[in-house]
Amino acid sequence: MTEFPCEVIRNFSIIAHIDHGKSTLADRSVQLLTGTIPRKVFGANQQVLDKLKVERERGITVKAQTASMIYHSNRKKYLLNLIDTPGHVDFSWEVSRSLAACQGALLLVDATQGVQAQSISVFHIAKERGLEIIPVLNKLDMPIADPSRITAQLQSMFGINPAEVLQISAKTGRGVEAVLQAVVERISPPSGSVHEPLKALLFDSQYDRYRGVISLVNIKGGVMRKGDRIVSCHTGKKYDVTEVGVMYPEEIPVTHLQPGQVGYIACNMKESTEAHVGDTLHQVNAPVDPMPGFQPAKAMVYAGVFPVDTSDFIKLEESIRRLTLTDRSVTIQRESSTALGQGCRLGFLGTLHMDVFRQRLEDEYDANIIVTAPTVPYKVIYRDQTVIVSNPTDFPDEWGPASRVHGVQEPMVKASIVVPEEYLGDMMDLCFSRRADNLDHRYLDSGTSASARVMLTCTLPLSEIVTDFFDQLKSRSSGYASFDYEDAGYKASDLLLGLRIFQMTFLLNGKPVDALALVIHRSVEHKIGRTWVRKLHKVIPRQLFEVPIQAAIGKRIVARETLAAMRADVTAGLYGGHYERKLKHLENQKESKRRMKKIGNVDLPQDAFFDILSTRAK
Ligand SMILES: Nc1nc2c(ncn2[C@@H]2O[C@H](COP(=O)(O)OP(=O)(O)OP(=O)(O)O)[C@@H](O)[C@H]2O)c(=O)[nH]1
Repeated sequence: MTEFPCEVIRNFSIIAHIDHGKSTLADRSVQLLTGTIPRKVFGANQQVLDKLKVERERGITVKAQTASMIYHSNRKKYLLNLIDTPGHVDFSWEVSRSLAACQGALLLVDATQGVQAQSISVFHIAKERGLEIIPVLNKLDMPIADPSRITAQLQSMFGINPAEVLQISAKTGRGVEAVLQAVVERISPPSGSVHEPLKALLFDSQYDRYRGVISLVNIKGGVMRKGDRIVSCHTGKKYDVTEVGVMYPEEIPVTHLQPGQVGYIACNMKESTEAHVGDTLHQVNAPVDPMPGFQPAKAMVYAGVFPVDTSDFIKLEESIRRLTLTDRSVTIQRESSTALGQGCRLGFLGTLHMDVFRQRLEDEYDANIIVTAPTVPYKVIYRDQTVIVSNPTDFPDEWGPASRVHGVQEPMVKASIVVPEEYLGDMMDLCFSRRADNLDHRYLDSGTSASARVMLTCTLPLSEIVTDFFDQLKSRSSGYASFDYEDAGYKASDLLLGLRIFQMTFLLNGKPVDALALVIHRSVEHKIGRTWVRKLHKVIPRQLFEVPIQAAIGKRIVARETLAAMRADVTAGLYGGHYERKLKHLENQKESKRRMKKIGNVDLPQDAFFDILSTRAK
């Protein structure tokens, strides 16, 4: 397994828009052609590389996985290291990280859909890294596949030579052999020699309950052996390598890893923070220059995560730390709320990322949690300093000429939307309703056909896309639009007209509920205020007294509903003879009382928080 000189190693990745078939192609290559995994072990429809429960349930890849395969060609034995990457825009950080271990990439495009927003962004990431790109059209088994039109798109968008485009069906296996052959022929082998000092790139890590941190490494030079004593360039800490192995695609221990190889190591790293992604590892007494590493992931969306049972905080915090080891892009900070107790404020790359993290905490760590509404990081400029505010409760509630606040800047993104021409008008309306600027468009197909696709670009405030933008985009385009965005820095809110971004608080019986605070743009204050006040009115149980529910900006009340008083007699309406039912009702009431949160003097059941916060995220 380990006797592979560099020239027979190929490190490659599959990059594509979401759902274009990366995982299916990866599995097909692993299962059918190389015999790496006996088919009978896995169900016919189960994807081998999508290992997480959340991935199997949602049919998406959120975590890049690695698989090594042996491929025979021209009487030679090749070692192909395939790194499967996620397709959704929220996980593009995983994509660029995986590509650092590769020399080539398969650009997979669904031949029934053509080039989509994410195909464009991943193509550019791979191109910038100087990777050899092999264009592959997938889903050729479907009658609506249109390979000649999509090949023309690839040519006009990326300057790809049509003769180089491969056509396959990952589902049936047709053409997959030719893809592996192209990997061997077109992608160059990694460089590096066994005679150089050890230089290994740590590009991913995960946590194992028994062995501690397991790091995925790409050997750039030298040899990594079990028993080696290594040093981390980032921390200077020393470790003994207790195990080295390859992902085949399950872990298989080997005696050593050679230049070009991708594999895992265990070295008694106990803390998640020790495995620094992008770190360079070398032998003790044989220092090397550290590699440039990776751009740190930039959190775009923040939310508070609180345990339902406040006494579970320590356990929750530990679970979060463990999980961030397999998802290094999440940032963590402690936070406390009067309504929800002690919790953590986490930073995510997007709302899908946030949702997936929540589900993983629930699935893999059995956590029972409440997640507050997503917020983007604002820059608040005071006379003397600038502060990034990622929690609505920290947003200044003072404004006006005498205020210390000099200005507020909000994060912007450059958005690209690919859509059939007939939906262009709807997409423009949607973008304008979300404060779009610099709107532009271009045709992806040469000549205008009935199904011509258009790429629309514009700048949008990030806060406008973290709520229901994606749902709106899909529903207004009958599901045809695809969307991608990249960071476009900060932009000042309109100062001539006064500050336009505010903190909105919700008051129950005159008391603010900190966990429900929002930062909003002035143009939507009435709409949002009214919507959420109505929602709160619906979910808060009536109390023994009248409760005003208000949305406020500073001291100004923007919306109000009043919850009428009620005498809580849960047994009313149950007539004599129903003794058992009566008892059950009283017991239920006792149970739900136990789970009540007291906000001011208003009892709020946990479920009400769940209801409000889950609907708000949509
Ligand atoms: N008909 C047909 N369907 C395919 C083919 N390849 C993939 N699919 C289907 O397309 C859907 C998406 O495939 P995946 O392999 O999960 O796509 P992916 O690109 O890995 O998606 P993400 O991991 O979410 O980025 C699944 O329902 C597959 O069964 C193909 O060649 N033909």
